[in-house]
Amino acid sequence: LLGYGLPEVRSLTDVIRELNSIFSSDNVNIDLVKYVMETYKSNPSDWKKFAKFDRYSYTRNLVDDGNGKYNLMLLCWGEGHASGIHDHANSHCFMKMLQGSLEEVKYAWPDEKSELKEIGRTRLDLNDLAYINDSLGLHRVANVSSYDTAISLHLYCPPYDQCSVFDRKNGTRTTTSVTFYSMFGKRNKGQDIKEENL
Ligand SMILES: O=C(O)CCSS
Ligand SMILES: [Fe+2]
Repeated sequence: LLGYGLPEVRSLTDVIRELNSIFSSDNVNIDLVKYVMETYKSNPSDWKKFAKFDRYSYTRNLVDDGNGKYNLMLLCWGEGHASGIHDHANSHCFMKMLQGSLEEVKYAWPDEKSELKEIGRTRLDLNDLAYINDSLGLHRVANVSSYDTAISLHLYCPPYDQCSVFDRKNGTRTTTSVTFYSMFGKRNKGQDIKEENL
């Protein structure tokens, strides 16, 4: 432990160890979660075994299921891949850049069936950390590069397997299931893992 009881975070293993300890107590210190996600500096040898890409859509690769308290996953974005406009099912969402860049566009919740209002646009570069939850609005995340891939580390707490996606033009909301392309570095080719991404 460093002074002031702040944990050392020098590898993805350290991140997982600290998250496990933070979430083992009853009231989770979300600022400490932010500190751990912010302090980790991307090291490809930590996470390359989880980095699996798909030609047609970004992939969600589970790294740690946090004993049911959170999901930690690696998202791999091919050139031009983007999520839909989505919410976060009343959970916290931390998104940290491990490689390349992503663009996050934030939207206000639609108050009735109308065109979504853009309220922010941020470019995220290596080691940048973004945070969102439903009280802050919706967002769409995109790898806008046409020649570089991108990889981001996502923490969702509590974990969820469904969220809402929104139509930008008319604000209509649809529930969608989010699935994993791989889990713990393994992709069971035989198993039919539905590739429903946002
Ligand atoms: O597929 C998801 O979980 C959304 C990625 S942007 S937080
Ligand atoms: Fe998101």
